[in-house]
Amino acid sequence: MSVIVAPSILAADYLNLADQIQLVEKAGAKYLHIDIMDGDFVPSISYGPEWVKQIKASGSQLALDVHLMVNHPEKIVDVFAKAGADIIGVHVEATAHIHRVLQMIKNAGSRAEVVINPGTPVSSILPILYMVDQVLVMTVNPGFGGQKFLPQEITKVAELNQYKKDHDLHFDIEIDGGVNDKTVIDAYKAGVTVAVAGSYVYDKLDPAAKVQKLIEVTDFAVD
Ligand SMILES: O=C(CO)[C@H](O)[C@H](O)COP(=O)(O)O
Repeated sequence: MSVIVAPSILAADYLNLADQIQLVEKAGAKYLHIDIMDGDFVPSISYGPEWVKQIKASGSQLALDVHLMVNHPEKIVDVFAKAGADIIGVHVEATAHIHRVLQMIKNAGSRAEVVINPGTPVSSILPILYMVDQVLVMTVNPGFGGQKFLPQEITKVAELNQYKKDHDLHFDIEIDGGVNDKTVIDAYKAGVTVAVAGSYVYDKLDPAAKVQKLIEVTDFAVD
């Protein structure tokens, strides 16, 4: 068993995106993480649904893991589902209607993910955990790649993992931010099943080797 690797294209070379995606897919990644930033919920602005549509049409078999860092996600989840997002993540901090928006994602045929920022406790999402396919625990404050992993967030992973066991739930637990071959190990031991990695994978040296390394270190991570 090993972690599912989700390279984040935020750190990729956009002028060679097709190659960059193929490289990580061949190396064993199963998801491709696509960060949508609105310049409001987070300071940065990234890309929109057309990117998801074109990546989907490129023939890649990677599950498109779309992380909406936007306010009022209920206004746009249908557009991203139509564009081909397999998983859609919405921040609990970004909407007053988290139950409704998760339901909208499921109705549109995508997998529903709830995301929590470092300042948000697990208790804030307990009422909707029964309906999610994945929980994303941010291990940095969202908005920028290349930040330092916050190890305190691992306790949230352990808390979610225990909740899954106690309530016979089967959602995946994902982390995002500052993930590398060192930081992923304790998180994996605590119950992480999916690891997003941007700058660690796409540092321009060898993305395929980085994906393989994340798989390898978690495969050997035993208590
Ligand atoms: O959500 C994000 C930042 O808000 C990203 O997924 C980001 O790409 C993670 O980058 P890195 O692995 O370099 O920390």
